[in-house]
Amino acid sequence: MSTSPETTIAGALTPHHDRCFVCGPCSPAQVELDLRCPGEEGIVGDVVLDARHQGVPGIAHGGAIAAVVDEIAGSVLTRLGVRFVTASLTTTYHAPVMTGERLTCSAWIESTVGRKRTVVVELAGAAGRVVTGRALCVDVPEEHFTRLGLGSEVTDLFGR
Ligand SMILES: CCCCCCCCCCCCCC(=O)SCCNC(=O)CCNC(=O)[C@H](O)C(C)(C)COP(=O)(O)OP(=O)(O)OC[C@H]1O[C@@H](n2cnc3c(N)ncnc32)[C@H](O)[C@@H]1OP(=O)(O)O
Repeated sequence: MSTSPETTIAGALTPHHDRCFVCGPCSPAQVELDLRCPGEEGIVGDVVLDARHQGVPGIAHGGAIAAVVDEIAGSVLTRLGVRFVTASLTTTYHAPVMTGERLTCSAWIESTVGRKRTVVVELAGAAGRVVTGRALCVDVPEEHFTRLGLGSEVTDLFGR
């Protein structure tokens, strides 16, 4: 399999599986996400939230934005083959995100301490930064999922 960034993104980052409610094509709320890997670490891309994701009419729901932040942060780690879960997520809303507005995103690992990685996600519109998110992600063993009765449908997602 080719390891070029475009192939990596198309094959693994968006979507990571068909039924993911944020990125999956089977999701009625699928968010338009186009993520690219510019280098060894971190990702950049475009995001559009639409009328399915609004809270106040015309403005994207903060919870939907937080889900997108979680998705992008997770994509940074799954791309590197890190098996993790999100332990904590903070989202700072600097300005409203309008539905239909095309945002650019960039995300990178800010710090790694033991099993904990903090991933920063920035979203910007034409007028500048609109959201900064921080996901605290904790590395977990395969048993984290297998003890829940989950198998390769989950464990195979990491490192693809
Ligand atoms: C699921 C992913 C799918 C991926 C597919 C592709 C995805 C792409 C995108 C989708 C993305 C979707 C992603 C999703 O939606 S993941 C789904 C949502 N998240 C979860 O289900 C996680 C639920 N929580 C847990 O399972 C446990 O609590 C974990 C595993 C997190 C820790 O329990 P564990 O017993 O294993 O470890 P520990 O308690 O010794 O903690 C270890 C260290 O971490 C620190 N700590 C812990 N919690 C917090 C906290 N809240 N704030 C600050 N710190 C915290 C803690 O102090 C300690 O630090 P230190 O003492 O070592 O310094």
